[in-house]
Amino acid sequence: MIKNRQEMVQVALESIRKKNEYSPKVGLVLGSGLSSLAEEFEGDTIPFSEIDGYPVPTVTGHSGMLRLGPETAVMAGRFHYYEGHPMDTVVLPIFLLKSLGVQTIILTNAAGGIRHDLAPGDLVLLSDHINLLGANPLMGPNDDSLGPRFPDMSEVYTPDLRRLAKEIDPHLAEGVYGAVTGPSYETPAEIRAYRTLGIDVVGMSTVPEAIAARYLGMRVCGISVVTNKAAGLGQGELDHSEVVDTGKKAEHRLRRLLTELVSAVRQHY
Ligand SMILES: O=P(O)(O)O[C@H]1O[C@H](CO)[C@@H](O)[C@H]1O
Ligand code: HPA
Repeated sequence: MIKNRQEMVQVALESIRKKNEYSPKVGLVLGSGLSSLAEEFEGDTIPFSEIDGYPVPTVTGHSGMLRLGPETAVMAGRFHYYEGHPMDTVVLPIFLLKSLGVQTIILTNAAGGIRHDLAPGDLVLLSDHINLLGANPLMGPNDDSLGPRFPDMSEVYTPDLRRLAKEIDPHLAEGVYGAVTGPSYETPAEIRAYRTLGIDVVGMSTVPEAIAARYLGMRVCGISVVTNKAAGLGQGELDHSEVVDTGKKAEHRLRRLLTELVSAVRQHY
C-alpha cells in the first residue's frame, strides 16, 4: 500500500516537473468555495487533470488546480474520504507537497459552527482536532524513511503559526475541528453530542491531511471558514451551495490572513 502511495507521488511529481521546477516552502490547501484564492499567489496553474495519476475533485467549489510558484504551492481543491477515495488518495496532495519541498502547510476548509459564538463568515484558527472518521491515513505498513510508525499528535497545529496568525488577525477565534465522514450532514443530536466532546467546528476533511503533514514533519496551520451554523442550531436545512457561497463571501478576510501569514512564515523560518 505504501509503495503504491509513493509510486503515485513519484508519477505525479514527474509530470509536474515537466512543467516547472519550483520548490516552494509553503503549501496551502483551499477548501469548499475558496478555490479562487489561489490567484493571490504567484505561480503556474496546473489543472489536476494534467498531473499524472491524480484524481479530479467531484465536489462543487473545488476547482482542481495546483498553482505552483517560487514561494507557494496552492492546491485549489482536495479529495474527501466520502468521495470514495482510499485514505492514500485523500492525503496524496500532502505527500506531493512534501516532495515538492513544502515545509509549512496551511489547511483551509468550510465548516459548520457548533460553538454558540460562531456565526457564518467567521474564521476559526484550529487549535486541535478530533478524528471521528474511523480511519487514519497512516494505517498500513510504515516507511520509516518518511516518518515514525507512531507519530506524536500532541501539537498538530504549530503554536508558532497560531501566534503569527493571531498577530495578523487579533480577533481570530480559535477552536477544535471535528472531522466526520459525511457526506450526509449531521443530525441535531449528533451536533449536541459533538459539542459535549469539545468540538467547535465540524467538517468532512482536513484531519487526514493534518495527520499526514505532521507525520512528514511539516509545520501545520488550520483555518476553518464557518459557512453555516451546524445542524439544528440555525434556521432551515443545510445545503452545500450555501456552504460554497458563504465560503466565497469570507474570502476577503481570509485573503488578507493567508497572504500575510505566508509572508510572515517566509520571514520567520
Ligand atoms: O472541508 P471542505 O473541503 O472545505 O468542504 C466542506 O464542505 C463540504 C460540505 O458542504 C464537505 O466537503 C466539507 O468538508
Ligand atoms: O455543517 C457542516 N457539517 C459538516 N461539514 C460541513 N462543511 C461545511 N459545513 C458543514
